Amino acid sequence: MATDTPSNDGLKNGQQGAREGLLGACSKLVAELSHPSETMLALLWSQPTHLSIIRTGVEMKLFRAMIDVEPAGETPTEIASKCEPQAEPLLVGRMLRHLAAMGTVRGTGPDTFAPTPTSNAFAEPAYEDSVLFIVDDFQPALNGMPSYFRQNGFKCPDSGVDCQFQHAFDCKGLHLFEYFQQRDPEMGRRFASVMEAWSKGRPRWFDSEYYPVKERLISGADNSAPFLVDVGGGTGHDIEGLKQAFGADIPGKLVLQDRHEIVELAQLDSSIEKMSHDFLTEQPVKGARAYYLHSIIQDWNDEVNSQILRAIVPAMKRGYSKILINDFVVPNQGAHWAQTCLDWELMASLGARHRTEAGHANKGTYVEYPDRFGATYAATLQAVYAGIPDYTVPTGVLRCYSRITRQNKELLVTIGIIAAAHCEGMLADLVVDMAESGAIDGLQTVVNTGKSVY
Ligand SMILES: C[S@@+](CC[C@H](N)C(=O)[O-])C[C@H]1O[C@@H](n2cnc3c(N)ncnc32)[C@H](O)[C@@H]1O
Repeated sequence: MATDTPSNDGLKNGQQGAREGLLGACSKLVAELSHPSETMLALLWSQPTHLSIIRTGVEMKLFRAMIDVEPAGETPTEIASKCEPQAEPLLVGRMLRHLAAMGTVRGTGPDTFAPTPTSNAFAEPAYEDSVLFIVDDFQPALNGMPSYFRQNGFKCPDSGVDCQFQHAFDCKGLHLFEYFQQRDPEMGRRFASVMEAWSKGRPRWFDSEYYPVKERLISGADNSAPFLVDVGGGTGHDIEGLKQAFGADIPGKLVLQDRHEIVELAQLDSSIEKMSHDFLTEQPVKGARAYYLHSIIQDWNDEVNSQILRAIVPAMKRGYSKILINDFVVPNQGAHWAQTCLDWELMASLGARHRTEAGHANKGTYVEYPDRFGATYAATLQAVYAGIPDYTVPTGVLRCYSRITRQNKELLVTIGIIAAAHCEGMLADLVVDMAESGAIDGLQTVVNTGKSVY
């Protein structure tokens, strides 16, 4: 039976997206079945207490203490004796009972508990750091929302130096990334860990269904040129993953760039070059096959993003180098919670936002004042002014008599189609589809050389 509902078969066969589809269906089912008061209690009681226990558990190494517990489970007394510092068994028992109720550990019998893949993950440094960052360093910015908005007239911040983070930490004028360096390097280190933990369990950018690295980058690459520069690549989980996935097939040098204090923390395969670089200044690695920016454009407003991208342009080799931007584009309807909550977090920490499909269209905004073409606005230059792709499609020939040359003439008739910024591929596909489906009367796919086009 053909159906759009995610099925178990896809999950068994490892079909991409099947697991996520089933998870989404389960969440909808829970939302549908829950009484509003149950939803409220989950939101206000079970989840905050769950997080509070996880935060405390990280502090006393509870999850590390559980790693070697056999599937049959151990008592709170046994587990408490392995915590650091050792904890009261009564306390550990109360924590484990709520963790079991929330599915983070497993209750295996009366007062016995065993670990799960989730509790084992919370014993890993990247997860521990993530919990510490979110609860200790980020939660204050969320808590300060009401007073921030009261002071700022319920408008979205559009600056990374005057948003909820600065409001909560009383540091107006100091960007989050500067704050890490100048006031709290440990917070910066934890943030880099969050980025690493976030990449786990998600499709990686170099998976063939995500981005065809072989076809688009390796094929045609020059062995003597740098292959890929991970611009603002954090501590390098993306570039390290690329190296592991393609090994010796990578034809040139790999370079990880970030702020000095972040690059210093990266522990990478020795073949990957680490380089401190401020991406607001000219890109020093020239002629690379690709300049990769993951979760960078989302962090800044359009003005700074223009500066980041312009700084790469002089390094690019015409017809060879590519800029790869890996960011969410939030659908205008039915966005996933992972996108919508991150959008809120981007606002709170960086005064930034996730671009929606509509936002990417840059409707009615010109990236630059069009003085290069004179002050007069010309409709035919719309695409150039707005920095958006356009395509001119021949649709037919108009035969007429010229009273000036006194000859019969054939004039080519065309239509111009423009699309939203960054939609070059979509526009090219659209034109091909239109040609193949006969959507536009007279659209020709083959033109002649010589005096007449058809
Ligand atoms: C959201 S993180 C993304 C990290 C990594 N690309 C990833 O996806 O995990 C943004 C990164 O930009 C870096 N960054 C911020 N300002 C920078 C600057 N001026 N020059 C270079 N890197 C910068 C931060 O240190 C941080 O690692």
